[in-house]
Amino acid sequence: MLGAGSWGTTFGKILADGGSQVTMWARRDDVATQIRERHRNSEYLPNIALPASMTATSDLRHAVSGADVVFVSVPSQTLRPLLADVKPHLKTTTIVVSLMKGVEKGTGLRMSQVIAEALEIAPERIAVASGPNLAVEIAREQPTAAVVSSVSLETAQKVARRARNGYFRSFVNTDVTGTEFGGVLKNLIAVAIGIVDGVGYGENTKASIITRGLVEMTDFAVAHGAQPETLSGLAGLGDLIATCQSPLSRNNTAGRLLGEGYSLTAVTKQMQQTAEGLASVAPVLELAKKIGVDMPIVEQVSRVVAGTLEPRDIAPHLTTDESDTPQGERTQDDREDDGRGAVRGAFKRALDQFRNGGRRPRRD
Ligand SMILES: NC(=O)c1ccc[n+]([C@@H]2O[C@H](COP(=O)([O-])OP(=O)(O)OC[C@H]3O[C@@H](n4cnc5c(N)ncnc54)[C@H](O)[C@@H]3O)[C@@H](O)[C@H]2O)c1
Ligand SMILES: O=P(O)(O)OC[C@H](O)CO
Repeated sequence: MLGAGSWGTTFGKILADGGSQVTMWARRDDVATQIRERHRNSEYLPNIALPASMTATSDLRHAVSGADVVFVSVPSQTLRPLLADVKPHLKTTTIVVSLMKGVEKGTGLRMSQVIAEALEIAPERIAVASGPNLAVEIAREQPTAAVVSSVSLETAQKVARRARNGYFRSFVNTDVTGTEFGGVLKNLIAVAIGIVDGVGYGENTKASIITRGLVEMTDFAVAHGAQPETLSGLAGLGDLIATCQSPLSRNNTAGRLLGEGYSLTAVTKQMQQTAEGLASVAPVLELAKKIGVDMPIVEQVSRVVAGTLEPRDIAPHLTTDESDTPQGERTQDDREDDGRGAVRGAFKRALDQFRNGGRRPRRD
């Protein structure tokens, strides 16, 4: 396991509790020593006892060489330089699994794409794991599910079998794009939710943003080739719910501080851990522009982050500016109604029935 922060350590525990022999790699020798000798990582997971079978090192070569599967959980923007050091020590059969939820600044690449490019390995040797996975809850062994995805179903299954134990269940799919973008995009919506929370807006605002956020996530991911079902599964809606409603979420917390009026510099200084959403805003908007997808929520988050929009003015779900909409095209607001006509008809009939004292209304 490369990365001994909160998620890397927690996922290492999941694997060890599932019966795998896990070696953690930590950048800092004191963290590796504490995990190896005291079975603790008190900085990232206070009061959590780690499995005795789990070992740790700060020697990258020792961690990687001989490993059947290498999991990576470092901040997304640091992945590429780390992989350059990993490459010489990797076996030709090793599977590499990304646990990260960001895109690379500058290239806009997803983490699995960075892995393929930097390590020059085939996509069949790469998997990603994602889902509603707040590390601290899982470290306390609260029952949780996730998705492991690879273009090779066999690879996904191999990894999922290892990432399974009495409190953690991994499902599989082959939609790597949808699974990864689900994790990236929910962070941005969680920042938006944090902002409105910080301002003091209530549940209606948040529910509107979460719901419209899911539309925005799905449009973006599907335009990049993802399956829409993935976005309504654990890696999309599931993670969106967990991250938007939990004070444990760093993205949500970063948003809340912005909403309370702190500047981005002050927020980043206060955060001891990784809030990927802050780094993903710009590359996601660039990708959205390239592919022609509207992202009013991410757009407004980006303006609050840049300090050009007052947090109290954030209301991305009200955006109805159609001036950029080509004639004949519909805005997202129109699209919400798609297919709902039938539901409205049924709803009206049920209401009429209720008003008629249980008798079915006549359909003239
Ligand atoms: N924490 C969670 O609940 C959670 C859950 C699911 C996914 N994730 C994702 O996992 C990834 C890692 O997040 P985290 O929560 O473990 O972050 P973290 O901030 O807790 O830990 C990051 C780790 O990476 C190390 N690191 C920092 N810079 C590095 C560099 N230049 N080279 C090598 N290592 C470096 C740090 O020392 C630390 O051990 C993120 O993409 C995050 O979105 C986190
Ligand atoms: O703490 P966050 O905001 O990085 O969220 C953690 C996980 O991604 C939740 O699934």
